[in-house]
Amino acid sequence: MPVSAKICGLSTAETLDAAVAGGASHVGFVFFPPSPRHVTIEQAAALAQRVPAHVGRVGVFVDPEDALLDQAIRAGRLDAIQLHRVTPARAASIGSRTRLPVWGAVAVKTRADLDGANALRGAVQRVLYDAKVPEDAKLPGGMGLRFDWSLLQDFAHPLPWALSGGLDPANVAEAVSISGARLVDVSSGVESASGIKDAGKIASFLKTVASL
Ligand SMILES: O=C(O)c1ccccc1N[C@@H]1O[C@H](COP(=O)(O)O)[C@@H](O)[C@H]1O
Repeated sequence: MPVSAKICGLSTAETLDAAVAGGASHVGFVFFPPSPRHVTIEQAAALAQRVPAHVGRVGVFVDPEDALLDQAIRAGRLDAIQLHRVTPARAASIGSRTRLPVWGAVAVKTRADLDGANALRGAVQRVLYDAKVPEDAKLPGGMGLRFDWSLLQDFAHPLPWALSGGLDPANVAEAVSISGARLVDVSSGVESASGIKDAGKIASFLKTVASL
């Protein structure tokens, strides 16, 4: 089965176009002001227009309020909502209210953390395994941190899932081989500086993924 890729944290037309041209299955827009990848509602509206119908638009949120979700969904023409730092009940409520598929991030450092995926059964449509960040970190993701991919090997995944956290063009093949992921998600690993996406790195990442 082929491997698909989501390029997350896009905020310019040039790098969005690189993701689409390289064959990304999904693109991600971050609606979280502390992030260096944050997009305004206006930016999201302009970027969304460039995305062809076969590419999914995913909005990334951290414990969002309904008003932000509604604005972002409309402007960004979102196809899915990626949630960080929400309870399963809140994730389910967002999914019911917006009628969009919800991706729930699960922060992983140890095997026990995978229980977070079981807790999301019935609440979200996809689990996104990401690396656990330090308690005092400003962001719950987008930090370039990875976890032990072998933790996923014998796990009975309760839901469709994707792998993220510290992926880049040089390690994505190994990450897929070890974890068995069929959807990978990258942000800082295709940047030249924090929050600055690099079209060449995006192309390189997607070329490798297409070869798997
Ligand atoms: O990228 C961000 O700034 C961000 C902000 C808030 C929540 C999630 C965010 N990014 C997500 O984090 C993972 C991993 O990123 P990285 O590849 O390790 O840099 C990625 O899935 C993004 O969707």
